[in-house]
Amino acid sequence: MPDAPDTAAHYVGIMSGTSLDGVDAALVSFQTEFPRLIASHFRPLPADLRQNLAELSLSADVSLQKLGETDARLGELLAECALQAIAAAGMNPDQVRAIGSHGVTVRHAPECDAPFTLQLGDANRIAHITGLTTVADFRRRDIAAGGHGAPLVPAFHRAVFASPDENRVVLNIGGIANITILPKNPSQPVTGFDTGPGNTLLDHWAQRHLGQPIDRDGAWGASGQCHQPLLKLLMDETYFERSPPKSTGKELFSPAWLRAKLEMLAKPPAAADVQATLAHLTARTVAQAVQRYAPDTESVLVCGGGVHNRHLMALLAELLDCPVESTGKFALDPDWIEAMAFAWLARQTLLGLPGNLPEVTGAKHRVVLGAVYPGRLG
Ligand SMILES: Nc1ncnc2c1ncn2[C@@H]1O[C@H](COP(=O)(O)OP(=O)(O)OP(=O)(O)O)[C@@H](O)[C@H]1O
Ligand SMILES: CC(=O)N[C@H]1[C@@H]2OC[C@@H](O2)[C@@H](O)[C@@H]1O[C@H](C)C(=O)O
Repeated sequence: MPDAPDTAAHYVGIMSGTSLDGVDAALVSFQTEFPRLIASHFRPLPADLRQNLAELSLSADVSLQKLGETDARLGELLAECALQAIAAAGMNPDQVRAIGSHGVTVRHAPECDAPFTLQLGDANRIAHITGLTTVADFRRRDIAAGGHGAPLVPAFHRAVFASPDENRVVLNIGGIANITILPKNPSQPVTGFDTGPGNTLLDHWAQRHLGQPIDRDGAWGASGQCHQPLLKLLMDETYFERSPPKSTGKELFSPAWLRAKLEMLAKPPAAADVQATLAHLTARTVAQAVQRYAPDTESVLVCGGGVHNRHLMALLAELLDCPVESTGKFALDPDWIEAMAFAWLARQTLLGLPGNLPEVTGAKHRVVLGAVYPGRLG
């Protein structure tokens, strides 16, 4: 008879990122030193919820009623996704220690007068519906400690990808792209930051011109030509020149930002050429960040949905003079790394261990992240 699952070792991580494509829920085992993905569940966001989240993320004029209702509805959806991931593993909730839920970022303002970041997805509901202790609101403790509250996944990248044999960079291409720099010399700090847009502008342009949420495999972008004057205008953004620690979001790299750049051109490029140029923008800004801050990199491991964009991956391989490969190489599916990271972060919290890396976020010191919502008693 197989051993019963070790309840203390199983966590669910839930991520719903800036792309607003859907919810990723991963059931992760920490029974061995290397975390293992046991089962997963992906649920596309229902169109009306997605629309509300998009509006809340981009609009300056936000309805509190809409904010509250969206938080509640999203919390219910996140709870269902956690239960589905547990069922997909053939397990019961009482065999799971806890849930780590990131929520959806609707505002990220780590550098205003009173810095803040806001993720929706009511964790009270997740804890109530699943009966499981839920850790959420991971970013604000790091901000309270003087950091950006992002990126947080580098600590997990360090735990699973750092190697004494190779200087590695882990590149996550989500809506926004971020890198984690993992030196082979353990006395050197692990650093990392958001490089700028990942897929967000590519998705926006595909939706607008193809009526499709993504440019599948990057085929449309690959059919266009990079428009050099537009690329120059897009690269002319102070964020790319700033030194880390730094983090960004759709507040800056928005459709309005792209529109303003396009309006600076005397003649608009063909839509496919804009798509090609946006892919070059993502690839160039990533390559520039690696060359500036990790010139000794021997290998780039890619995760996040952008790994499926073949055009983007080909551009990265051209610009970086080392192998550029999916994290799948290490049996860690690139589509589930972020959700696994929030399972890992929840575990850190419940073990009373820090989750942030001050060298990454700029916090004054390491802190235990998150708020804990107790599960069912008894
Ligand atoms: N087959 C594909 N071809 C091209 N792009 C793809 C493909 N599959 C996924 N993507 C891209 O990946 C995106 C989803 O990636 P992911 O789930 O990593 O983003 P996220 O978690 O929302 O972002 P973030 O890391 O910024 O929070 C899609 O919006 C799309 O742009
Ligand atoms: C504020 C916020 O939600 N930031 C996200 C976003 O998506 C990618 C990048 O920008 C990263 O900084 C972060 O997500 C990952 C999970 C992180 O914190 O590492």
